[in-house]
Amino acid sequence: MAVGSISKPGQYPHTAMPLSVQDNFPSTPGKAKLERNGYFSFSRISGRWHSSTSAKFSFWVIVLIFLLACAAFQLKFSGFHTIGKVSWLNNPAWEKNVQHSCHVKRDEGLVVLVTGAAGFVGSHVSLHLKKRGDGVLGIDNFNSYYDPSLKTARRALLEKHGVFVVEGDINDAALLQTLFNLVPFTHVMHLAAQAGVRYAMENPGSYVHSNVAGLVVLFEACKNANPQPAIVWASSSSVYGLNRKVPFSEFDRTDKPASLYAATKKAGEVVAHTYNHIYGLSITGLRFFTVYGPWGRPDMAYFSFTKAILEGNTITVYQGPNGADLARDFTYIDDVVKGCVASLDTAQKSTGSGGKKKGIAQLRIFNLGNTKPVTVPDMVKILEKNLKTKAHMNIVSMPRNGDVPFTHANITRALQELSYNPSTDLETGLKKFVHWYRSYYDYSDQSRSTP
Ligand SMILES: O=C(O)[C@H]1O[C@H](OP(=O)(O)OP(=O)(O)OC[C@H]2O[C@@H](n3ccc(=O)[nH]c3=O)[C@H](O)[C@@H]2O)[C@H](O)[C@@H](O)[C@H]1O
Repeated sequence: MAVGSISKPGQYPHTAMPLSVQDNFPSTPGKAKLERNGYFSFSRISGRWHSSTSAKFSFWVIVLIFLLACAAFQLKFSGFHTIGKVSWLNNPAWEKNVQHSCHVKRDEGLVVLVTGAAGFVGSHVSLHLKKRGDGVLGIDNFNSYYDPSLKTARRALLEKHGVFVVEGDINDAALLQTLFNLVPFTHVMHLAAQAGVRYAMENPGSYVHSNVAGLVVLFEACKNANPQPAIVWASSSSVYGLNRKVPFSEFDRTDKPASLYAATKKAGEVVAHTYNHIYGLSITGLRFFTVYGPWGRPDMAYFSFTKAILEGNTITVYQGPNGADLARDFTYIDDVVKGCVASLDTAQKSTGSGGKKKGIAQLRIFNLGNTKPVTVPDMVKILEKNLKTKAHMNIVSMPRNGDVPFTHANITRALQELSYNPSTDLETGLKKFVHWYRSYYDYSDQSRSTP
């Protein structure tokens, strides 16, 4: 299935909310003068008014304008919203889709709102939950950080399996409230975020908008909901920043983020503490370590390298100080999904109701890594083997763009509490990714056609 070309990071700039609104009205209202002797002067108009046909016509024009003004007023103050092309206020068909998607088909099944459901991890988790009989509703804003056609393709897959994805933003408090009024969610799997470490230098506002402001709007909705859901959300390995102690443990300090992305994820962890402390929300944060696999993110290195190698283009490989190779604890999507689902299954209930805390609630943080870091050049070698093509490499010193030299997860805690035990090595995982890539972009082993 060919679905158009993959974007480079930043090719689809995110349109963040403007910080100020331009005033388009004349700066000196009331300056327009009534022309007494002109064609449209009052006397001319009043003269015409006496003609009965014109009078009737004018009367109905005025009535029409009045009715339109009333309708506009009503819409403005009744909170009417339009998402994409679908209006969700008082839309019975839309409400039916929402409720049908949340239908539980197993005993003790969960009812989960998945944010970022058309994203990489969100689509995999949603499918897994739906397949085992949980009620699942997705929400995604389908932004253009990377090729949105991949997101719509993921949505099509989800809808084929009975998961409805609402097109909307987590910053839309009215939409979230409508969803919580319609459905008593037991859990929220919060995966909507502005991802990418290096793009934060191009569009810092989008990180604050999604990862901080959006998180707060979501927590507010959860805190006000009755029942309050338990929340599991995606933090990041990047919070370890310039940590030199390996492997990275949840007990290590995380106060030296190297990128704005990392800083907003760390801010999210701190905000989570506050909502747990004040309102009794049960919250579990998951620090993902460079998650990869089929249906992945085109902005990530393994994905963009695959595209470049197949097209015969040069890839840029960063190197650390003194020529040291960079390394990542690449973690396969199926392992991460298991960690997410185990977090949902072991989450205790939130203790608050009506926006008031009734007791101490669970607050957890887990590393979801693979514990076997691989250098970037070794990752490229695995791709070359699977693609049967040699990569053209340009090796450059790591620019000051928020990158960290290596990541390595200690997963003892996740193993103990979630039985999280990743089982896919990079060799196996990339083989599955390349297989998916070839089939999705219509690249047979022989074919060299451009996706
Ligand atoms: O674990 C996380 O929390 C994060 O993981 C991911 O970030 P990273 O680990 O930086 O992954 P990724 O971009 O694939 O770069 C991989 C390696 O390739 C190197 N790299 C990258 C690009 C390039 O052109 N050249 C290069 O050498 C690069 O220097 C790096 O060493 C997610 O994107 C992020 O959203 C977040 O979830």
